[in-house]
Amino acid sequence: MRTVAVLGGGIGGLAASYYLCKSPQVTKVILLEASSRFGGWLWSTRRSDGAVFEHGPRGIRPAGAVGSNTLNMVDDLGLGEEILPVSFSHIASRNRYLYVNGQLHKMPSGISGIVRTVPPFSRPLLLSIAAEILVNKTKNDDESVHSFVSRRLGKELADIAVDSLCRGVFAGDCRKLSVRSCFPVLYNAEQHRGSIVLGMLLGSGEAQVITRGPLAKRSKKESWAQWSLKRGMQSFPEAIAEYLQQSGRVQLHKEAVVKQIDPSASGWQVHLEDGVISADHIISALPAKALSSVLPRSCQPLTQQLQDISSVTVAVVNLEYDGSILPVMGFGHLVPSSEDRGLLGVVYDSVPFPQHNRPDGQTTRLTVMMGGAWFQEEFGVPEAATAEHLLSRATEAVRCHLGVTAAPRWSRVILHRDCIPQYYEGHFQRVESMRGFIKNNNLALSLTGSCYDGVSVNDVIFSGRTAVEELLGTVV
Ligand SMILES: Cc1cc2nc3c(=O)[nH]c(=O)nc-3n(C[C@H](O)[C@H](O)[C@H](O)COP(=O)(O)OP(=O)(O)OC[C@H]3O[C@@H](n4cnc5c(N)ncnc54)[C@H](O)[C@@H]3O)c2cc1C
Ligand SMILES: C=Cc1c2[nH]c(c1C)Cc1[nH]c(c(CCC(=O)O)c1C)Cc1[nH]c(c(C)c1CCC(=O)O)Cc1[nH]c(c(C)c1C=C)C2
Repeated sequence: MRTVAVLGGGIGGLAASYYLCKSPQVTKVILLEASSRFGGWLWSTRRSDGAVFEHGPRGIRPAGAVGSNTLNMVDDLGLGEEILPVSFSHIASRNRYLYVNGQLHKMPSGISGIVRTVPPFSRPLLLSIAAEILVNKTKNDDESVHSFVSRRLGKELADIAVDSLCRGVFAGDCRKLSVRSCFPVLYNAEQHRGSIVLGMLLGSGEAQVITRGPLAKRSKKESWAQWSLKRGMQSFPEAIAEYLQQSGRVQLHKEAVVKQIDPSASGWQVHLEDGVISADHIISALPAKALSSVLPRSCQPLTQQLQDISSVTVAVVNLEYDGSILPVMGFGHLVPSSEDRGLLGVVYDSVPFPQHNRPDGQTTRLTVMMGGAWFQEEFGVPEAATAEHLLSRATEAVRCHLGVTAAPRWSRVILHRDCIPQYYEGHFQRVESMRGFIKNNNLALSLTGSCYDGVSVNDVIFSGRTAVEELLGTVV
């Protein structure tokens, strides 16, 4: 393999370039990013007074093989000293809230949360859990998350808890999202053990094995629930870009919009605004719709299927208040769609990461997330949504949900257009079929990024690694 072009410089494209760069089989890597910054949704504002605000992900989970894989990379990049861990015993890990019937309710946790009736639920969770073991397994090869949980654990849990969870991870509608693709652990538990509960107790399906490096071992020993970085999440893509630059084997191009890709005798011609690049292989880490718009006509079935993967728009409003204004301490609260369709949830950023507050004086940082699958019906077309309107919806929610009447001392409103892909029912078949088309037509093309194999930062990095390993036929 001589030259590999990686399209898209979000965390997916950076991760794929990082793994390519580790292999002696690859002579040259060309990373092409349309915007003026690498990192995609990993985006932080670092204010001159030292405060840090996240516009995208704010915490990464160290759990599982994908979590260890990311920490191994963080270690290798020399970012270990920058880590801000949050342990499972921290109040931000123990307390998460739901805003239901105009009130905040702590999500049930621990034994007492399971055996007692905990509002907003009308009966002890233990009853649903015990009955779940006896529910028959479905013969369907996929179903919506709502249908799966209603069937196995009851409609109330699906309507409140799972509805909120899907808004807090996918900004999506659990009545449309696929259980098989969004929560493979739940799907596999039913398939292999006949029950979620038994799957959790006995394990289900073969787990990927990743050797834990020193940082991943530390995360286990210190029982981390999530982590961030001292100068914000954006330090992560910045460190990868720096590593790639230093390697001398990767050409990094910002403001390089891929316009068209055409097959050539030896691979591909990649057309940019101001020139053409030749590559033996392309790893696409572009959003699915962006890739569909640059593919040649000969790839029509693939183009169509890529277009069918939709994404939702989320308005992210960062707020900073004077003083310690929260009535409760925790990670944040989620709002089920039955309560308020447009308002997804509020993260209490100062609780897990007080290190990101401005160093002088007591302040509270919050992030309000709005829209998602309900963006259009609540706010109209994204072009028409004004920052003033979004800010006022966000501060109104903070007033109503948290009793904070003061105006924020600082705010920033950002509209993330099409930022989270939605894995609707049948997503797994679509992805299989797209990869089948690529294989059957001998296309020198790999698909990676958040549109296919998971939306979390860990999943996207792991997908970049898998794409490289499959291309090279070796473990990297
Ligand atoms: C608000 C929000 C909160 C989140 N919170 C979390 C969290 O707490 N934990 C977690 O694990 N995950 C979280 N995520 C998910 C995670 O951040 C994303 O799934 C992940 O960053 C996606 O990475 P990517 O590289 O696949 O895509 P992107 O970041 O979208 O990267 C794609 C890149 O391609 C570029 N591009 C597009 N078109 C072209 C073109 N024609 N030519 C060249 N380049 C092009 C874009 O500019 C972009 O940089 C969150 C996401 C959002 C939006
Ligand atoms: C309210 C909207 C959103 C909030 N975060 C996200 C959205 C759309 C995006 C997001 N959050 C998480 C992930 C990664 C999932 C993973 O597998 O690691 C993504 C893409 C993490 C997460 N956040 C919440 C939960 C339950 C999870 C799943 C993993 C975990 O248990 O830690 C809860 C939550 N998210 C938001 C709020 C306000 C909130 C409240 C409790 C914001």
